[in-house]
Amino acid sequence: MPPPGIFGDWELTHTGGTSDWFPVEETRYYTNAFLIQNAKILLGYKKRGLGIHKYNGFGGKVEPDESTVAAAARELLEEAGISAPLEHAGTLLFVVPGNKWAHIDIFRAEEYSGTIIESDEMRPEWFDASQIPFDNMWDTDRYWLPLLLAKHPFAGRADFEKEGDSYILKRWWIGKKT
Ligand SMILES: COc1nc(N)nc2c1ncn2[C@H]1C[C@H](O)[C@@H](COP(=O)(O)OP(=O)(O)OP(=O)(O)O)O1
Repeated sequence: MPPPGIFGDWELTHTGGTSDWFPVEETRYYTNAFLIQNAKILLGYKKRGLGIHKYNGFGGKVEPDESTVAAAARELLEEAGISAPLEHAGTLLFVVPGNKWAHIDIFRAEEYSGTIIESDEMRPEWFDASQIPFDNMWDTDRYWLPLLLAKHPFAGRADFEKEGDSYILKRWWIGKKT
C-alpha cells in the first residue's frame, strides 16, 4: 500500500527504511525538469541552496497563483536559459520533520529551444543515460529516474532526517502507474 500522502493506484517498484513515516505538515509545491535527447540527459550541478553540490533537474518553488507547469518552464529558463515542451512525468514527496512537505512535480522534455547557459544556481551538464551520476544526486533519484527515462508515470515519497548539513534517508517508497 502506498504511504500517507500518495494517492491513486501505483505498483510498488522500490521501498526501504525502517522508521515510521513522519507526520503530516503543511505542503509547499516545487518543480523539477529533465531534458532527454539522443540517449543523454541534461542535469544541473546545484551551486547554492537546497541540494547544493548535487546533480538534479532544473526547478524550484511554485509561486502563488502560478501553475506547476508554468513554474517548471520559468525555472528551466531561469536556471538553464532554455524553453521546452514539458510533460508531467511523476510526483515525489520529500519529507523532513519540522519542515513543510515538499510536493515536487517532475517534468520531462525531449526538445528545447534557446542556448543552454550556466546560471547563478545551476551548472548544466549532459550525461549518457547509462552513466547518470546517482552517487552525487538525491538518494532516491536512482529509483525513479529510470521510470522517467522510460516514460512510465511514477509517484514516490522519501523521508529524510537533517543532520547538520546532510539529509539522511530514513524511509522511501516508489511506485509506477498500474
Ligand atoms: C528526495 O528529494 C529530492 N529529490 C530531488 N531529485 N529533487 C529534490 C528533492 N527535494 C527537493 N528537490 C528539488 C526540488 C527543486 O527543484 C529543488 C529545490 O528548489 P530551490 O529550493 O532551489 O528553489 P528555488 O525557488 O530555485 O530557490 P531560490 O529561492 O534559491 O531561487 O530541489
